[in-house]
Amino acid sequence: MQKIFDEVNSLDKRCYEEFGLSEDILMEHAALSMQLYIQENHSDKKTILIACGCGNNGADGIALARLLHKKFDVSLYFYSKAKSQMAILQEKRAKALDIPIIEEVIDSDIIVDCIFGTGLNKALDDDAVLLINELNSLDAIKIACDIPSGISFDGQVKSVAFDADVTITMGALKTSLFSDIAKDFVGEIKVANLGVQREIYETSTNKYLLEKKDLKLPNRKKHNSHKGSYGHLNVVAGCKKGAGIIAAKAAFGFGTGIVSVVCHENLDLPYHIMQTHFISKNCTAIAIGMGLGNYEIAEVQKILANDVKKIVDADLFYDELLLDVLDEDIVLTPHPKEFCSLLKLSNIADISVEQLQNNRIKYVEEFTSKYPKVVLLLKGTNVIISQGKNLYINTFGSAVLSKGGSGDVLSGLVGSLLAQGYEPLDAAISASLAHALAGANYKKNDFSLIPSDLIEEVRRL
Ligand SMILES: NC(=O)C1=CN([C@@H]2O[C@H](COP(=O)(O)OP(=O)(O)OC[C@H]3O[C@@H](n4cnc5c(N)ncnc54)[C@H](OP(=O)(O)O)[C@@H]3O)[C@@H](O)[C@H]2O)[C@@H](O)CC1
Ligand SMILES: [K+]
Repeated sequence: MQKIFDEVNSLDKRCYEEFGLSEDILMEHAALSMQLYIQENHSDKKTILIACGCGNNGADGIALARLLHKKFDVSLYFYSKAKSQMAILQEKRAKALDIPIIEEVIDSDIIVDCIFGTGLNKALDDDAVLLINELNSLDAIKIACDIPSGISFDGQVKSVAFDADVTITMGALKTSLFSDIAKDFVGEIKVANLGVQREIYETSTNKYLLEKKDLKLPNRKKHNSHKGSYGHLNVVAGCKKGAGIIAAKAAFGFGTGIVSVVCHENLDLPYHIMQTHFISKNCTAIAIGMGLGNYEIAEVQKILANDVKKIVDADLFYDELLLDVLDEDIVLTPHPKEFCSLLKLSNIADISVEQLQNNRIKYVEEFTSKYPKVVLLLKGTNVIISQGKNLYINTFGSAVLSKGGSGDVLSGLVGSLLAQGYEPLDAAISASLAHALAGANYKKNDFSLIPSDLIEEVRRL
């Protein structure tokens, strides 16, 4: 996993104060990283337009223009007059080299957005909106310097943002790049080295970006084993039985030795999935909530009182019953609307889905600081997983997964790993990665995935 930071000003300051690196040195490295990226990936292109603002993001762009000048046909466009000391200095250097400055945006092979970086501190005015829309409308390779202009420090996009193919972010990953809203603007994210290796530049953090290598698939290294060695998951099926059956199938395909669906009515299940009317004595984990509907309260209470690991999903997020188990290390997997209900039930906040989506991390942190044992997995295009103070982001998901039944597969995967003995946080992380990567591996197209396809892809990981 890679570290993510809410802000990097303090990290830049540490470079000046502890390592004797000036702002000028850091900025040269920022510009050099963008130069190398462009030369290594787009040496066949000719024209580059660099749009600059008045602060140090703009200064990065002017420095980049100097580095690329003559190798490419570079033009500088100033959205506003240089204001920061570094922008004024970089402009002087650029002018000494006669780098072309243009008054109107022109078609170019590559556009580099250096209008606003981490200093965006107010709403975009009409001119900025016009400019960003104009840049977005051009058919060019689009590179954002540090962060696409228009995305604020907390990851919100109020009106518009630069629509980047790649964002070259300076020094370290920033939280703002990983909001759900930002996902459609940031493109591929690369980190520029600012003069020292990242491991030196970075300090400690509580936020991490998950990588493929963080997926820990179940394994069967011991041959002297039997089905009981790989756990017994009970999936509680309520009135919408399909949800529980999908979860059960996913769990079985992900390695659980025995999977039983708990249901009072007789179900038509695949032969390898068992049915039980009550929680099995030897079950090692319970999945409950998906499709639960109006289950009898006393029975749900009894199920939740079982001393085994649990994953809770869907309908239970609307029920106060859940409050009784929030002092346990259970896994909760709400989608945004369900999480709003949970926030309300737990007296943390009474907010709309939109308010949540604009502040996903804030509300996750409020919830997990009130209930530090719970592992919360907040669904979204960038899934957030958190326990206590630590927070992990899974960015591998895509719109392929935006389908009924995908969430039931996820619950089954979490339940499967819990039943096989994973700790709740590890189960949530690996299940979420398996789910998203399986979705990404589905190559037919981006609209036709059904739960059984997803389970098939999980089985191929
Ligand atoms: N520090 C370092 O060592 C390094 C820094 N680096 C680079 O610096 C960038 C941060 O630079 P920055 O702090 O100067 O902020 P930046 O984003 O350029 O803009 C601030 C200016 O914009 C203005 N403004 C804000 N919002 C506005 C709006 N809506 N509409 C209009 N104007 C608006 C704001 O106005 P003011 O607050 O002055 O009124 C201010 O003048 C960072 O992203 C990275 O690229 C790298 O080189 C690595 C080394
Ligand atoms: K930018």
